[in-house]
Amino acid sequence: MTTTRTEKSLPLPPGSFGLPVIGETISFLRDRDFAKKRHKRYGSIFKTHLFGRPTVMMIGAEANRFLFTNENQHFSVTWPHSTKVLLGLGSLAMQTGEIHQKRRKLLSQVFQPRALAGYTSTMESIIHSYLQKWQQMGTLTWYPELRKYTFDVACKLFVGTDATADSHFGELFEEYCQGLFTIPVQLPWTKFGRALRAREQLLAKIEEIVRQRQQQPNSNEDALGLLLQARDEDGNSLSLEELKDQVLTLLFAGHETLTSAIASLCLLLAQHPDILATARAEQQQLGFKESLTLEHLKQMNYLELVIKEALRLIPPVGGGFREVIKGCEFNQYFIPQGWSALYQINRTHQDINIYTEPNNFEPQRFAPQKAEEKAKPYSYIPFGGGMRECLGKEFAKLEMKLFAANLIREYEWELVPNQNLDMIMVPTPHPHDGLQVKFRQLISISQAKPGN
Ligand code: HEM
Repeated sequence: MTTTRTEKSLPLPPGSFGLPVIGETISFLRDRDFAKKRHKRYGSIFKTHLFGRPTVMMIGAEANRFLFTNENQHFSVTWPHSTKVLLGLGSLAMQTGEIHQKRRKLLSQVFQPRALAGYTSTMESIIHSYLQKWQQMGTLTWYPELRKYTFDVACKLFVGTDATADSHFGELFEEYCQGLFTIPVQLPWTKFGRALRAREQLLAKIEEIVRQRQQQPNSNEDALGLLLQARDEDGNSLSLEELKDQVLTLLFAGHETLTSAIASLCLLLAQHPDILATARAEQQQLGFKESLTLEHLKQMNYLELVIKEALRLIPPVGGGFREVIKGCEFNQYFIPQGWSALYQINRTHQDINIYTEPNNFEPQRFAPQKAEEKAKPYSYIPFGGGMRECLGKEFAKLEMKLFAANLIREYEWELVPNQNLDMIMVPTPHPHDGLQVKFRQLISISQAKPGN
């Protein structure tokens, strides 16, 4: 496929490239309404200049469809330079073409239904220990605690280690995540410089874990066990360098986005007591106790809608970058080869042509009789779409549901007054003051327990 003369004669999308070199990168990183303002001004496709490249932002279900179905024809994955360097060339999120397909197939073993079923009891016991800890704390800043919880789960299930035994590991990850979307100035005091140093230390720790595991008998109990045994279609195992990048990606992707998703869910439930009450009534009606299975979780229909709506209203990932590998036409505009393209999850989920009153938290919009997201394909994309759709989607949904079911069944929480709940959007949305709550066991439950 080549770019035709007619395509080249089409106009470029409207918009501004901003300042020389840095373009509009600073506003993109700092202004949470960056896309909204330009969407209003220029429409659903516009040009800008981000992370050193001319970029076209494409908004809406139709644009998502165009981008996801033209993967590897017009578009190929790319990330800002800071993200590329910090993820590493061996990360699935960076790989393209045949190698991407092979590695995706290999890594997807970690997220097969049978593997997921095996994760639930470990997840649940970590959930219980945190719920009890927070009850004892009484008043807490929840976001950093939720981060510790999701990181514990990721470490246990992906590499078989106990994160609580090494708090430095978690701190390094925090430093690492802070540098992912930054201007890549490598100095000891810049976010990028510090993140790069954290990456080196994280890789050294991962190598230590891998070498220890290589001395032990094979195990299928966690992702690392599967990766160490895995052979691709040509019978090759992963090189140590690639293995380290892949494990780093799983640990990062497996907790950063989930922390944001769970924190948003807890915030929205605290702000909507009627919805929390309905979700709690469902739990009471189902009457399940400990050791929830995938079958139990499937029956929690209302909770499913609540989680789906939280991921629509505050999607942890705002969008995804692609490189235009072959110029093309979209909506009567020419998109030149060499530009970046950015699809928009946030703006798609706010589209008034798809969602009625999109700013409202309204789980029933996804009930089968309404199913607003079904009006057009690619209207609901918290996990992206097409051949690069999130690999951990089912794992993420499982962890969110298991956590929420245990939380709302036995505990209650209220927001501490006078805190700043404005969202910081980078690297993933989280409340400015870290979500301060008063946390306690539900009165009916504590009264039912002997000795209370
Ligand atoms: C609520 C939680 C999560 C959300 C919202 C989320 C969202 C996304 C999105 C939007 C993409 C596509 C990016 C693109 O189009 O370039 C993606 C890719 C990916 N996600 Fe997730 N994710 C979540 C949790 C997880 C978890 C738990 C894992 C597992 C460890 C994971 C692993 C990955 C990987 C490896 C990719 C790259 C896939 C590829 O390029 O083929 N994610 N995620």
